[in-house]
Amino acid sequence: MSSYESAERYFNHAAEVMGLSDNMGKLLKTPQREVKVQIAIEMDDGLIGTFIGYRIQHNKARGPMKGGLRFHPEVDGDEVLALASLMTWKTAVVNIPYGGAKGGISVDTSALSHRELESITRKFVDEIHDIFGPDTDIPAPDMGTNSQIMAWIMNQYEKYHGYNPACVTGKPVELHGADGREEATGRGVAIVTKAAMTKLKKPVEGARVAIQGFGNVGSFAASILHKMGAKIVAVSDAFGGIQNQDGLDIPELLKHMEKHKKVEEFEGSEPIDNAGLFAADVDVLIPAAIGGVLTKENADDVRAKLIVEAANNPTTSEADYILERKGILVVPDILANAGGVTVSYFEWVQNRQHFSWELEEVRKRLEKIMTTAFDRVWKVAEEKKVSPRIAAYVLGIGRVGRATVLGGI
Ligand SMILES: NC(=O)C1=CN([C@@H]2O[C@H](COP(=O)(O)OP(=O)(O)OC[C@H]3O[C@@H](n4cnc5c(N)ncnc54)[C@H](OP(=O)(O)O)[C@@H]3O)[C@@H](O)[C@H]2O)C=CC1
Ligand SMILES: O=C(O)CCC(=O)C(=O)O
Repeated sequence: MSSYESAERYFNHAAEVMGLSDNMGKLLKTPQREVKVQIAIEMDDGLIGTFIGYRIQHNKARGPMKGGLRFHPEVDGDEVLALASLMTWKTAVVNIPYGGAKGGISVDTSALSHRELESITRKFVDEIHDIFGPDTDIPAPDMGTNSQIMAWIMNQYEKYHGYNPACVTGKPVELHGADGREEATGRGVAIVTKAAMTKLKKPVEGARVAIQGFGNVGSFAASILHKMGAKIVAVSDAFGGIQNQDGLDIPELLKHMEKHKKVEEFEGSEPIDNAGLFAADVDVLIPAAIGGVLTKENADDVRAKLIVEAANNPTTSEADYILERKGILVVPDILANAGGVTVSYFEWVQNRQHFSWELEEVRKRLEKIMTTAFDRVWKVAEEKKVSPRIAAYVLGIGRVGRATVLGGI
């Protein structure tokens, strides 16, 4: 099943629950614009490297389109379309004034030098600068991209349109990035994990947690949950995984990561593969890496009582059905990982006002938005007798649909 097919199935299920007309369903599913560009650069060895870049603008009914850029070898049009559509529903679920978009480049960044990465990024901006900007479509980091890449984007954009930090978010704090954006997605994941544990009548203190992915989102989620008193018993990255049944020492693991760039061989841990991590005897499972990892083949093995989708689209719709039948609570991506885009919104607001907020202000506002969205999704789930995922879609589609009707096409 393709990434988009899975996302579309959730949409269709929610549309049925809401009694959405076919015409409105078709309008809301159809992307505004899909752009695919050639990115050719001179590689360090003097040869030409040719890559493909994408930006898909899904929906603008509620405001400028918003969504990250993914640099990963598996990026393709189908995946970017699925991720762009998720952004439309995500910004609506947390009720921030944006539509949805996503982009990326099909590239293995680990095979690039710093100069090649910068060249690819700048060339991508050369190709798409006229379709993004502070009032139209605002990119941000996602898998394989970071604040340095956002700084290059801002600088290259300036060459065409003049200085405007609000054209991209997730920038370094020294270049008008928001304090708290880097940790925001992981912090949001921790906030909703706590809220969901409360619904399960269990404290987060002492909860056993396994996390797939230890990049930006996975590492901050681990660190913040660890500070909340949870026991992180297993984590993994693309090289492999580690476990310690008594709980991994997360501050020490972060130091180990700085030095070795992978979790493997962390002192006091034993190896675990992804299959073992998904089947681990834990309270909470947090996929925080790539999409499509929970499938009909492994969903039955899951022993966690709660899954918090830090990654985008980690669960195929077939697996989702199995997890629901097993009584496992799933906090869906479009709610669980919305902390990142929420603080991106704060960054954009600060850039437009030329005024920065204190970190505590950012954290306080993020907590309010995440818990409000969680409660709202929970309420819809109870009222409509559907899973939190379908409830989140009902909420998001409802808000985008109403904006479309009010604003006109
Ligand atoms: N950054 C953000 O603000 C947001 C991100 N997300 C989503 O969160 C997820 C992670 O993004 P982010 O943390 O930014 O990305 P990063 O690139 O910072 O980290 C990705 C992590 O996933 C690991 N990984 C990749 N493939 C596998 C695999 N097969 N098995 C185990 N681990 C793997 C990587 O390992 P290695 O380092 O070894 O390659 C790395 O630890 C994505 O789905 C993204 O869309 C959602 C909302 C916002
Ligand atoms: O911060 C943003 O604007 C978007 C983050 C993103 O790509 C996501 O939420 O999946």
